[in-house]
Amino acid sequence: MGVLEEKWAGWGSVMASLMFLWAVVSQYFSHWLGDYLSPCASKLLSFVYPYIEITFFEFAGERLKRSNAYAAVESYLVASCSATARRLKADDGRDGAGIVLSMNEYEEVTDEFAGAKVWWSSQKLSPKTPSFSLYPAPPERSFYRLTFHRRHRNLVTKSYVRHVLEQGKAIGLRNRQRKLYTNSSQYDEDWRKKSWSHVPFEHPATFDTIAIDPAKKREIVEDLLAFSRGKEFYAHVGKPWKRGYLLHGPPGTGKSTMISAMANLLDYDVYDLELTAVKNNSELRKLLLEITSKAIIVIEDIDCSLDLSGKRKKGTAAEAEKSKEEKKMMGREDNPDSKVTLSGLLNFIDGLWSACGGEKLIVFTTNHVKKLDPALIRRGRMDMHIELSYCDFESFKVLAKNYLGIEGGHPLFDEIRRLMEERNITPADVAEALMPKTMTEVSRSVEVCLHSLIEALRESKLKSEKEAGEEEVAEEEKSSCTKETKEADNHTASKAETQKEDAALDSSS
Ligand SMILES: Nc1ncnc2c1ncn2[C@@H]1O[C@H](COP(=O)(O)OP(=O)(O)OP(=O)(O)O)[C@@H](O)[C@H]1O
Ligand SMILES: [Mg+2]
Repeated sequence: MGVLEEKWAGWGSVMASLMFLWAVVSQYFSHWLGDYLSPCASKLLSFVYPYIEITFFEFAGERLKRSNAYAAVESYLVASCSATARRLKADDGRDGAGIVLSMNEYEEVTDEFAGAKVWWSSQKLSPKTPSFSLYPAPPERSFYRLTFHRRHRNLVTKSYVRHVLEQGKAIGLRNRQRKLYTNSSQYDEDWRKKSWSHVPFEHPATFDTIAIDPAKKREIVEDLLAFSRGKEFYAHVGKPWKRGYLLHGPPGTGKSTMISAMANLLDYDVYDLELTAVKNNSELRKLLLEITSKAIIVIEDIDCSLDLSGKRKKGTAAEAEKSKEEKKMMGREDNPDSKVTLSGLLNFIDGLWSACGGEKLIVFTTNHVKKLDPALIRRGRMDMHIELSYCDFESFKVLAKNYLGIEGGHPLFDEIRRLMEERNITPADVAEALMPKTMTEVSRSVEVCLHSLIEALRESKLKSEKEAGEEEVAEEEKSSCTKETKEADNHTASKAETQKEDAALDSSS
């Protein structure tokens, strides 16, 4: 054996002895070590590593909501990283125009601010879990880490971080692809139930294309714009920055179209909430918390989603099956155990939690406003009640302009006006009649379309007939409701009676 090998063998045994000694010492004197050695160790560390780190977690602490600071940093880095980062993530740009590049996980970029150099890295923290567990592992925690030299401490903590948050927020708003969300029953890759799934919001309706009374349209647009500019006002009067709209009227009068026009006017996201798929009030609250600012929360056909006692409304079996299939395709099936109550919904609209997130509209639509509980739609909850009704001549002119390009008038307009005064036709039916049937002979197509509208008007019911029919339907629904309630009451009473008898039998035996 050479001298060198002998030396190495000697070192090896010395190292092994030292490690054994360290293990014994740290086991028996860990308190002493912690108290006296840690400060020395941190001094030594700061001497050899003079850098400071700030961490921005996506979900900080016990918070249920995504951190705004994390979102702002993410957007800020989108703008600053694409030139230097090597591994980038690509996402759809606003309105499908191009792509937006952002920093991938475990990537690092540098930034400079007032002569100071800083480093950003994107990382994930895996939670400690037992090697075998029946429960799904808790999700990883994403975060951004900002590192800088300690001599820039004041500059970074006082100015740079503020600059990043402000810039990031502005960039986020600029790049934001508006989204249409739906509450889903799907699971993410960590087997956590996803609250919302989304697609890009692409509905083209605007207040220019919507056909309603011009004065009413102006009033709605002014109200919406005043709301969106009203941050200080709401803070001043001590109200959460939110507003409720109830859109009611017969089918095909433009309620859903108006929601899209609202979203396009204010540049808001749309959260289409399917109440029947929500398990209970606390799930409803969780959904609310995940809604970001600048959002319209929509509950369509509110009368069909929930009745006063929170029971589901019954339709025909075929209707129920059809809607079940549709919801399944969209990944949001009805939950038969849903226990969302009216009080849960009222809390959702204007309870303490409703102020979270800020700047949001809540819109209910219904075909039967009279069926709704007055508490649900009282002013303050549903601040503005908008009735959308059958098409009148003024609204028709808007549709004629949109669909056929008729600006002034047309020889057939007088006939159409006369028929519209005595008959009810929905804007949806008018729109359908005015759809050009051939794109080649446009001038003939105008005649054809107007004649087809006249035909549709002649076939539609007279106003008086329609009103009588509606009253009849309402009466029928009311009596079937009473019957259902009575049957339910009888069923409950007989069940209670049986339980009583069973209990009496048990106690006697
Ligand atoms: N006021 C309107 N202005 C312009 N188009 C309209 C209007 N009302 C209805 N339409 C047209 O009719 C179609 C159906 O309208 P929409 O879905 O908005 O009706 P709705 O009131 O939501 O009906 P439902 O109560 O059945 O949900 C739309 O695609 C739109 O083209
Ligand atoms: Mg609708």
